[in-house]
Amino acid sequence: MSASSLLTARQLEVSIGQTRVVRGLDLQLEPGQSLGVLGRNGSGKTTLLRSLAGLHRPDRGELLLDGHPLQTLDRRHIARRLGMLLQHTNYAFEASCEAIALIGRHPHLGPLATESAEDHALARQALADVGLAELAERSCMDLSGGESRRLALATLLVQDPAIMLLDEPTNHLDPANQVAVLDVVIRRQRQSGRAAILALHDVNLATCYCSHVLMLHGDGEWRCGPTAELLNEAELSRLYGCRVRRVDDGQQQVFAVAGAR
Ligand SMILES: Nc1ncnc2c1ncn2[C@@H]1O[C@H](COP(=O)(O)OP(=O)(O)OP(=O)(O)O)[C@@H](O)[C@H]1O
Repeated sequence: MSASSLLTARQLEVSIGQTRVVRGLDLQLEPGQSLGVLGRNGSGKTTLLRSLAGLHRPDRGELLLDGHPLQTLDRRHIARRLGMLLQHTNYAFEASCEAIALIGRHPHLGPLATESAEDHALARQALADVGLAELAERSCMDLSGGESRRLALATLLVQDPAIMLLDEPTNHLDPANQVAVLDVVIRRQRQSGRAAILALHDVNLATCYCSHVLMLHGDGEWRCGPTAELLNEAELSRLYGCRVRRVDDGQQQVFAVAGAR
């Protein structure tokens, strides 16, 4: 294990129901890395992210956060180091968008402390970063799907963990907002000592934004490595079970679905 690793998995085995998610996963997440998790529907991307967050117990193996076994750390400490954007955003009660974003400060506040003016400023900044500055006073119940998604991301930005786990962060977003949101995530991840893991269905976004990728084959098999080495027609066609072609116009290469194998 390198001394700087933020998150380390050693010989990790994760399963859920009938699905073997990973067998013998060895992973080191280093500062500056953005790791894209790719795989078919049901291959276990969400379950793996939940395991890395300490929310789903692995069958075997070790998980270390900053070199310490994850299960020995208390949740408040974990929440200051690691935060997760869930796949679905549902708000169950009325609160302003600013109040929801402020929830991200909770792991950083003492038990009886209330949010300071500085905390409110952080929440307003995060809302601005995701393009929701105008909606700070709006109820979270009155947002569109894409706005709800961006509010959840703002809350994570306010939490400001060293490791961001993002489960399909571009769900519900139009193409311009997909790029805007990933720009915000990657800008934050590139700040010193930070890293991100993103479950994605869009291979081309992974090509643009991820330094590394982890492919889950849905039967415990996995492949992990630098994006430029691992993302190719053969690997992607096998991963998704359909023919994927690489198209290069001289400026950019994109992967396109070419139909059945
Ligand atoms: N609590 C549970 N009990 C049993 N099986 C479950 C449970 N939760 C999820 N599963 C199953 O485990 C498998 C992996 O689910 P998971 O949500 O991790 O996959 P995913 O790769 O994130 O899928 P998607 O791309 O569709 O979001 C799926 O087949 C799912 O139906």
